[in-house]
Amino acid sequence: MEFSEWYSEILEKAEIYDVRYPIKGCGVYLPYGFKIRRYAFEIIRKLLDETGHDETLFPMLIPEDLLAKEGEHIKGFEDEVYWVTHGGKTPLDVKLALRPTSETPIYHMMKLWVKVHTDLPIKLYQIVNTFRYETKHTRPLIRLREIMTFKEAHTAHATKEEAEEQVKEAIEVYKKFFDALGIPYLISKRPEWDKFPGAEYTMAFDTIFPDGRTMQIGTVHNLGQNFAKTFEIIFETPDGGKDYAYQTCYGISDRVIASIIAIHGDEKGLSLPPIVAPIQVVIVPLIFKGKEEIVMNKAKEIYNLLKDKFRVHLDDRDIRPGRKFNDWELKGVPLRIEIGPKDIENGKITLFRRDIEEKFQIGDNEELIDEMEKTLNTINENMKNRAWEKFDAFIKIVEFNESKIDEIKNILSEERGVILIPYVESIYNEELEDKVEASVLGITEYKGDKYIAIARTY
Ligand SMILES: Nc1ncnc2c1ncn2[C@@H]1O[C@H](COS(=O)(=O)NC(=O)[C@@H](N)CS)[C@@H](O)[C@H]1O
Repeated sequence: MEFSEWYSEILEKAEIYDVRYPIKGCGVYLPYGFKIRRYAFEIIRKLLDETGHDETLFPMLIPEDLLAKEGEHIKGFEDEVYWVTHGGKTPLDVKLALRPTSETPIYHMMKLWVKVHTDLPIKLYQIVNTFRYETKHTRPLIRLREIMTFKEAHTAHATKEEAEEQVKEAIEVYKKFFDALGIPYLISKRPEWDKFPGAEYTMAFDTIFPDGRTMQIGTVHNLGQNFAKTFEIIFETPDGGKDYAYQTCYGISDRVIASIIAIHGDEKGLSLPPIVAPIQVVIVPLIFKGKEEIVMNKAKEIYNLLKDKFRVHLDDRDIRPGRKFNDWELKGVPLRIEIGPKDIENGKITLFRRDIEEKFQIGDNEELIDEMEKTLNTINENMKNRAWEKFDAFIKIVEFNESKIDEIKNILSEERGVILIPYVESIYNEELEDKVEASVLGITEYKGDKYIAIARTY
């Protein structure tokens, strides 16, 4: 099946997200999908909290004059902003924007908070909904008009060097985050012509979807003093002078959820890394005539043994085990425990690993908890390694010269994936995109060398 059809179908069949909301580019997280989102974003919260960030909340509405303050910034967003013009029947004297991102409201407040260098650094983040009137093809969780899970971090520092260090820290946080989710990535410095509006430069994380197209799943921007000068975030330096703050910001969105689904899924449906699986272990009792009692008792015993350590579900529906197996494989439950009378006699239980689709037996005794812990960690690791193998297979290094252009175009239109061209200053320009009929992701390090990365993107 073609990937985008698979993707749309799985969102519905695995009850993750409902696209039938009556506004284009807006959708509804169903409970199962919402849990995946919650476990995934708990990981990024922890990583940000551990690196000195504080979670906050800013208003969604931005007065027009505030949004328009930073010239580059508003130029980049003016075609995407939703406006609120009335309060009830009363026309508003100042139009209000629904935040497309929150540099302007946050930096307006930072001006009030920052006086001396000891007020810095400030490291804030919020996980909110933002709004962008996307004119390109909207897609559930991938290109939304209401971005429902927009984690935006914003920092202010007393020196340029500290802001540079912060960019590096943000990149490390994202690497840990995507590694925890088993999502492979290429990190590149976006070209001047494709950086975040108002930034000095943009570092981006791109993954590769099963159809070979790349997806920008996270970005880190060094804003220099551009916004600080516009918003007058000025502080007294240690020697009694004055300077503008040095800032960064970095964001991820619902695309993280889309990537978990797309990258780990297979023809049977979802396959979830245990770390974000709403149900990590499902217990399926194999009921045989006359043995119902002992099987259900054992199933309940195993459930009670595991329920405080894992997210476990006992499927006691009165339907055939095969139906249950299909249901839970579709929903990506990483581990299934089958309990039947024969196993009980031998003091065994049968486990089924969703990631490698293999069954194996272990003892149904006190080591069970350790065994489960080990198996779930093995599954997380295996899913990450397998995703990286697929990712690396999509990457091709091609020496660039005019005669190679057709070869590059063919690769990008057939297999797609990412083409890496050994970096040469003279070819690194916007015309390159027209030549190869694809996007320049930017400059990247791959296995120790410097390349220009090119790909068909979402
Ligand atoms: N329409 C959209 N739907 C879903 N995700 C999006 C959309 N637009 C951007 N994103 C995701 O949001 C991330 C951050 O957006 S951004 O424009 O690059 N950066 C910012 O807005 C900065 N303020 C950092 S928070 C992007 O890397 C991309 O992964």
